[in-house]
Order: sequence, then structure tokens, then C-alpha cells
Amino acid sequence: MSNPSYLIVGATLVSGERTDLLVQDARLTPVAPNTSNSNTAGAIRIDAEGLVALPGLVDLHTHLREPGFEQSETVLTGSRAAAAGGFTSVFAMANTMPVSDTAGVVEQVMALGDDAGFATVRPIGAVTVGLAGERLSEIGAMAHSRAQVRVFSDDGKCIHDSLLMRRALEYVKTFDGVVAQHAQDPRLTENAQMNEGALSSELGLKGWPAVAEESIIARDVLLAEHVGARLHVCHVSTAGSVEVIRWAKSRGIVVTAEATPHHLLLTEDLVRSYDARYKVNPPLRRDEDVEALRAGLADGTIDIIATDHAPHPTESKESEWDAASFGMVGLESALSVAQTALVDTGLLQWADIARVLSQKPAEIGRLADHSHAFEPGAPANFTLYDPSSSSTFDLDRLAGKSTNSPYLGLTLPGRVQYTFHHGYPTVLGGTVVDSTTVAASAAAWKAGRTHG
Ligand SMILES: NC(=O)N[C@@H](CC(=O)O)C(=O)O
Repeated sequence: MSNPSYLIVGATLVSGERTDLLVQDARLTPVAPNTSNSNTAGAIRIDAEGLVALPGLVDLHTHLREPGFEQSETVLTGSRAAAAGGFTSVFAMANTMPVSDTAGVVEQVMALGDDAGFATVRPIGAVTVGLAGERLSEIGAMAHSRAQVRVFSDDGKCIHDSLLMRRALEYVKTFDGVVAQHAQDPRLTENAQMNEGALSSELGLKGWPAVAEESIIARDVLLAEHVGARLHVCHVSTAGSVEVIRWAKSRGIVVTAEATPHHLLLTEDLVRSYDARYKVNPPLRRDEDVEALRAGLADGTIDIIATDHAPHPTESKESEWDAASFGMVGLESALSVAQTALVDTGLLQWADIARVLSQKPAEIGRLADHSHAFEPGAPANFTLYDPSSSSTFDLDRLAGKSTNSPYLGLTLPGRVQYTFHHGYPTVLGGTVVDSTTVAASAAAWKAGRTHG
């Protein structure tokens, strides 16, 4: 059985233009308002008055935790969180258990995503075996597996050995892949707990200097230039890093970079609370860094926003600061935080948000069959977002398994009202569709693709 058709009435595109959208057989077609014909007649109508239609968001940096850490998140619950946030594709980081360093594990992660149906799940392969930083993993086998991995990362750990980093860049170059580096000099950050500066001294927490990030980025852009391969820098957090990347781009080095929503909004002052929800890698920095990251996104030095959604169980966040895990969930709040930090401040328009949260991450990850334009026949992956509402971000906004969000209890603007993946809804009227229905829609989509 094929999935039903939908007629989205009165949506606003990022250009400001208003349109109706017919969603049929996993594709979309913009139609002039008040069009009625045999196709639109049988379609389920959705009133999109006041809603911004954005292309399905793409997260290049998500921790889905499966296999191995299912108490924090699974592929199903993480992709449900993605849908709740307006995402239709996520790239799943490799720090699972076993580590995603073989064709077998990456194919398993992809298959779990396909079955769940909430989002397209593209696994990221580990650069080194077991993330141990000692020898390269089966990069080629993962690239040529059914998962067709194009993004490789040891995220959570830095590829610190310069020769290994060089070899990794040389390897991924052969199939147009990219190395996504977690830039953190391990020696400069041993036991580090928060941004290094006056506040870390005052609070008595071990400091994490900006140079630990900046020095690795500086080395890596030079290696990328030397090899002529693609480098991507994960979660840039300091003003100095933005400067280094700006310099590299001005030299023509092929480097892309991401900033997380939390580094675009929150600062180290929150650490005063000793509330471990604010403990994250890299750490929250200063106002000047937030400003530089925002400016970097606005001028294209920083290419994309990526969530670094890092779910952790309550017990590993409710311990004392030093013992708590690093990381915050971010998929469900990403658009609202982007609106607060970038749109409501006048730095970015909605068209820019579509670029940094959909078009560019899809390009960097070489995501197949992605369209960020609402063109006739485009894959029906999109989200309808209400920017005018404002509400307390509370537990019912979290659709994943973990609750380590820094925004709980805060008032945030905007709300994802609808998300469509492959032409079927994963979020309807602000509510995430139940998993059984979504899995059935995904199966119907797959059957249609095979037999259509
Ligand atoms: N970003 C985080 O704070 N945490 C990440 C990995 C990491 O340490 O980068 C995680 O996997 O929990």
C-alpha cells in the first residue's frame, strides 16, 4: 500500500513567497494557491498558515549511541529526536561500542535507521581502530560497503598523531571522502573541565585552553593543503579557531567547519551553577567567542550548524562536575536556538538557515538524493516551522531517550509543527508520530521504491 498524499496549504518559503505543496509518492510539487485537480482532491489537507517551509534539516554530527550505549539513546529514539527537531537526515558518530570502524557495524547502524524510518541515517566511520589513535580502521571497506561512508571521524577523541592524520586524509581523498576532526590537543587538556581563564581559576576547575583547539586546526589545515584532501572541523568553539579557518579559506584550502547551537548561544558563566548539563566538549567559552562564531557563520567562514547531540543517562550528569560526562542533547532544540542566536538578532535570514542546516551539511556529507529547493519532483523531505510562537522548553519537547538539555525550563521561540520524510509525516501538528506508524510508512515507501 502506498502512503497517502498531502496538500500543504499556505506555507511560506524561505524566499518569503507563499505556496501550496502537494506531497505525493515521496515527492513534492509546489502548486499555486487554491489549485484543485484530481491530484489535490484526494489529498489530506494541512493548514500551514504562518509556517516557514524549510528543506529537511541535515545534522552532520549526531551521537545515536547504538550499538552499545542503548541506555542513553538508540537509532530509533535518536532519529525520533531528529524528526522532532525538523531533521530528515542525520550522520551518526562512530563512538559506539563496538566502535563503528568496520563495514559490519556501519551497515547495521544504517539498517536500524532504515527500519525506524524517522530520518535517513548515514553512519560516520571511525578513522582509527577502536578510536585508539594508533592505526587506521577499514576506511576503504566502509566507503565501499552498502553504507557508502563518506565522513570519517574519531569524534570524542582527536586524531593527534600527525602522520596518521596525513594518511587518513590521503585515504579519504581517493573516494571524495572527508575527515571530520575533533580538534583537541590531548596533552593540553588532560583532566580539563571548562574553558581556561579567570573563571576556571575562580571556580577551581581545571582549564581547557583555546590553544588546545586552535593549534590542532592550524596543523590540520596545513596537512589538508599538503595532501589536497577535504578536511572538516567539528564543533569550533573559539574566536581564534574562526580566525585560523578564515585564513585557511583565504589561501584556498578545502576546509569546512561547524558550530553547535550551544556554542552559538551559551557561555562559560553557566558553569558557575556547577550544573553538569553545561559540561560539554569543547567547553562553553566567552561572549567574545560566541560573537566570533556568529560572525563566522554570517560571513561563511563557518559553513554549517551541527548539533553534536550527545545523550547521556541522568546518573552520569547528576554527579559532581569533575565526574560528570561531557555532552548535551541538541536535536530537538536546534532550530529554536538558531532562531534566537541568528535570526532574531538579524544576522541570518531563513534562507541562510536553510543553507547552514540543510544544503551545506548535505554537500559536505555527500548525501545522495538531497534537495534543499522546493522544486517540482524534489524528494519530499521538509519541515514546517512556526517562528512566531514562544514557549517554555520542557521535557515534552524531548523525543529522544535522554534529558540532558541545557535549555530545560528556558523560554525559546519557535516550534516544529510538521516534519515529512520521504513524503510521510514524522511530526504532525507539533506531535511526533508514533514509531509503529512511522515504521509502516517507511516500509511502504521502500516497497514503492522497489516496485515503482
Ligand atoms: N561533545 C560531547 O561533549 N560529548 C561527545 C563526545 C565528545 O567528547 O566530543 C559524546 O559522545 O558524548
